[in-house]
Amino acid sequence: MGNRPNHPCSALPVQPPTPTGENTRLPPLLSNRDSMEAAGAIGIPQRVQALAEVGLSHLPPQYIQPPDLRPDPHRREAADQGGVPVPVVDLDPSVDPLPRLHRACAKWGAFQVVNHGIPARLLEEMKAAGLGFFRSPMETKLQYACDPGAAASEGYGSRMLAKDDGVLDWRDYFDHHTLPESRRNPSRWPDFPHNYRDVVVEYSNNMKELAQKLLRMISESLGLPPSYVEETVGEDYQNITISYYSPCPQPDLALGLQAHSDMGAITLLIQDDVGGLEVLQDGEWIPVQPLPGAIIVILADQTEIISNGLFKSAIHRAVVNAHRARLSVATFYDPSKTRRISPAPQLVTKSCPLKYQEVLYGDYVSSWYSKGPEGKRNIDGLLIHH
Ligand SMILES: O=C(O)CCC(=O)C(=O)O
Ligand SMILES: [Fe+2]
Repeated sequence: MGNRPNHPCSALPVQPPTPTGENTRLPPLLSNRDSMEAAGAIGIPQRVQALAEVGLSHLPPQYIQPPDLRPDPHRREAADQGGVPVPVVDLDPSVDPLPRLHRACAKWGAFQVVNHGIPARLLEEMKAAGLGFFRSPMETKLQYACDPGAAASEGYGSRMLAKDDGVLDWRDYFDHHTLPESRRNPSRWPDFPHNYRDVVVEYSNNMKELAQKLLRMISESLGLPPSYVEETVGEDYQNITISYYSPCPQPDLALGLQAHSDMGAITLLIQDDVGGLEVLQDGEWIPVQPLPGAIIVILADQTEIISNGLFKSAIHRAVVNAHRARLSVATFYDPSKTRRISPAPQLVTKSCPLKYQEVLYGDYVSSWYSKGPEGKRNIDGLLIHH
């Protein structure tokens, strides 16, 4: 969202710094069901996984969504009965992907790609590395806790926004700063499973290449020079966020991740076979069915701005379930905070007048974190009313 990059994380009670310099809170508080419920009652945010593992029968109140935002309890059946699925785009050049890609970007802002050229082995290794971390003991994970006070903090957390009054997501995450290389410091990442750091580096480099290939195709399908979007966005600020959605005692009352559009340029996401990602299309939440080996592409707000609204960023959210934990890995390709983003002049015409004001990306990020996502409220704030 999002992630979005750099979530302030849970405000855990302060403990003496660990050898890694992070603040952590260790069991016994986390191991006792009564104290978990008491903590919930007084509003101290927890790592969701710790809450889930004590076997609560009811969702703590701070995770209960207002009725109009709750998932539709009949959604699985509805999906099984058909409906229009999120498009799949085959990147095999012999089938000319551009027409399908154009339709998917204009109508959905989200699609799955196959024949993308990233080895299936690497996708599996990335998910396995993430799972290895989330399956490790809580006290080990907390050694990698992100800084609760900082808005751009790398590491293990649970809360996306610093605001105390919002409903919390039923999600934990590990955020990595991966590009430019000056932000990449693998010593801040787990070193277990044994290949964790190597896999994240290889994954980061591969996702950068794929994102650039897609941005070139997106530029071309808008009739712009192939390098247009990439050059407008500038150097890739990449974050990789592994999200872990624990089984939820009352999944129909909660969201794994609230509805949002991503703030940067483009997001590449992989998920396991559990399912839970949904995209809003014509007022309906459409599940993104797990497709083995596919990579989900989500256009983000800066691409919508550059395209003058011809392509849209997708509103998406994650729902949870009572039985199976779900893991996803989102790779965000964002502009640097000093870039100014505005619609491509070639796309501003009589029939398609200038739709968005220019924005300094750093200001966009600050506003996103101070106001929260709430669907597309941030990009909507830049709309020009003719
Ligand atoms: O876990 C997912 O499927 C969605 C993650 C996401 O949208 C985000 O991190 O911005
Ligand atoms: Fe997202």
